[in-house]
Formats: sequence, structure tokens, C-alpha cells
Amino acid sequence: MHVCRSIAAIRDAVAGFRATGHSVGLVTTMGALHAGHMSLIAAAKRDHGRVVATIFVNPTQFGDPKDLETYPRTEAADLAMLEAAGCDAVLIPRADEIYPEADETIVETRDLAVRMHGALRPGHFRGVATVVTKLFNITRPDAAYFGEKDYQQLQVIRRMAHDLHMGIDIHGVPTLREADGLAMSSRNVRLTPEDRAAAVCLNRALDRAERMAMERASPAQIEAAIRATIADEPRATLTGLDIVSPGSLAFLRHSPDAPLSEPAAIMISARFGEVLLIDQREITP
Ligand SMILES: Nc1ncnc2c1ncn2[C@@H]1O[C@H](COP(=O)(O)OP(=O)(O)OP(=O)(O)O)[C@@H](O)[C@H]1O
Ligand SMILES: CC(C)(CO)[C@@H](O)C(=O)[O-]
Ligand code: BAL
Repeated sequence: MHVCRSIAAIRDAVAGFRATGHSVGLVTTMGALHAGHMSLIAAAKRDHGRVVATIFVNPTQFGDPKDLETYPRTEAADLAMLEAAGCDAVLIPRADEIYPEADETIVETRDLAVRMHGALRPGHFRGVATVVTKLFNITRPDAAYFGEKDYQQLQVIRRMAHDLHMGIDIHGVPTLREADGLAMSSRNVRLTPEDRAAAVCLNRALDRAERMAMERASPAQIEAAIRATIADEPRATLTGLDIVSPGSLAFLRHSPDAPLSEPAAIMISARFGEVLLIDQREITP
């Protein structure tokens, strides 16, 4: 695996892959890698001759300086995992090479960025869209792979790649979970043991919502049941709950009081102590 710490080095590595006729799949991460990230690498490997990963804790997508400061950093273990998964090259850039001076240019999706998770973390999706554009321009992949857990992020990137004619296929990969159902996430290591146990309420609420949708419950009933499930867990504070159209994240077309009759995405976020966790479920009734 090529370990590249500069833009020039990763460009050389990718040029080598292209010169030998290989297509390139990209997996962007902020490190502290876990099996969920490896499922993105596996999806990229399935489709492409060479896989490139990036590890960069992007400062411009953090509103809260404490969140940035305490974001887990485990580079040696990350490199071992990527190597074992068959990743071909990794870019670990310095922040001052990605952001050489105050940025004049930003990339921003409009409606998709300001609602839901974007309202909780103002500027977050502008930071994500801008850094992902930079990473796309640096590595020029054929396709890029993102987790469905970060559902709004996936829609922001799909839309950005489409609107800006980037010519990169964007793939969503299903959420990998711990044995008890908690979505794997780098931030899980920051949970206290008590909060870690409590955090399964997110998946429990989504399971309950899915069962209710199959039994012809309405969006209003489903929302009430999710709120009740989270309220039953005293360590959880619900920070966001939206039932929207998959992809567009638009409001559902039909009445909240009629049985759910169109595909929907349920997006949920909750705080456990200082840690904000998100989860999501797409449902086709
Ligand atoms: N459990 C998971 N299953 C599949 N993909 C995942 C999972 N968790 C994260 N990803 C994806 O991995 C990529 C990199 O995410 P990131 O490095 O932020 O990790 P994370 O676990 O989501 O961390 P965070 O705690 O910051 O949310 C994103 O596309 C993200 O959606
Ligand atoms: C896409 C991403 C790498 C951009 O910094 C980040 O938001 C993430 O890890 O999901
Ligand atoms: N996984 C999304 C990156 C973030 O929370 O900042």
C-alpha cells in the first residue's frame, strides 16, 4: 500500500494505477477506522482494480472545537486495517496543504445542507462538500463510496457530484452494526460504558418504526413511537427526528395521519453525554 502524505505523492500513485489500466474507487474517511469503513473498501474493491482511501480529520466541518479536539486519532491501527483490507493507496494530507490559506472558494448545496443534521451543526455540510470536492479533484476517482449511516451527507454528495458534472459515480453502502445493533461509528469509543449500552435505543426505535410501517401505521404514529422509545432511555436526548422522501429529503407527500404508503427515510440523532450519534433507516411499506 502506498502511504502518501502529500498531494503530489497520491497523484503519482494514482497515475501509476491508471498507467496499468486500472479503474479507481475512492473511500474518504476521518480515520479511527472500524469494520464499517472496511465494508466501503470492500465495495470499492469489488467494482474497481485499485482502491484509494483518504484519512483527514477535516477542521472545516466541525462547529464545536471540543468535538474536533477529541475526535479519535489512531493512525497506526488505521494503516494496518487498510493494508489488511487490500487498499492500494492512502492519502494522509497535512491540513495546511488541503487549506493553504483562508478559502476563497467553497462548495455548498443549498436546501440539503441547512436542514436536519445541518441545522444542528451549522456549516457542517459546507465543510464536507468543500473537502470532498478537494479530495475528488486530488485523486480523480471513477467512483466514490459513502456510508448510508451518514444519510444526509450521502445525499449532499450525490447531489453535488450530479449538479457539478463531476463524472464520479457515488455509491451508498449499508450501515454495518455492532452485535447489539448500534451503528458502528468512530465516535462510539467516546461513549461511557453506560452511554454505550444506552445508545442501542436508536436502532431499537428504528426497528420498531419499521415494524409499525409494515403494519400500516401512519408517519405520525411512527414518529410518536420513536419519540417514546428514546424518551424511555434516560441517558439519551433526542436532537433530531425526520421522516422524509429518500434521496431528496423532501417532506412526504401524503398526510402524516394516513398509513405510510410511499418509500421513506427515517433520520434520527441523539446526544449521549457530549457525543452526538446518528442513525437512519429506509423503509418501503
Ligand atoms: N457503520 C458504518 N457502516 C458503513 N459505513 C460507515 C459506517 N460508519 C461510517 N461509515 C462511513 O465511513 C465514511 C467515513 O466516515 P467517518 O470517518 O466519519 O466515520 P464514522 O464512523 O461515521 O465517524 P463519526 O463518528 O465521525 O460519524 C463515511 O462515508 C461514513 O458514512
Ligand atoms: C466524507 C468525509 C470524509 C469528509 O470529511 C467525512 O464527513 C466522513 O468521514 O464521513
Ligand atoms: N461521519 C460524518 C463526519 C462527521 O461527523 O463530522
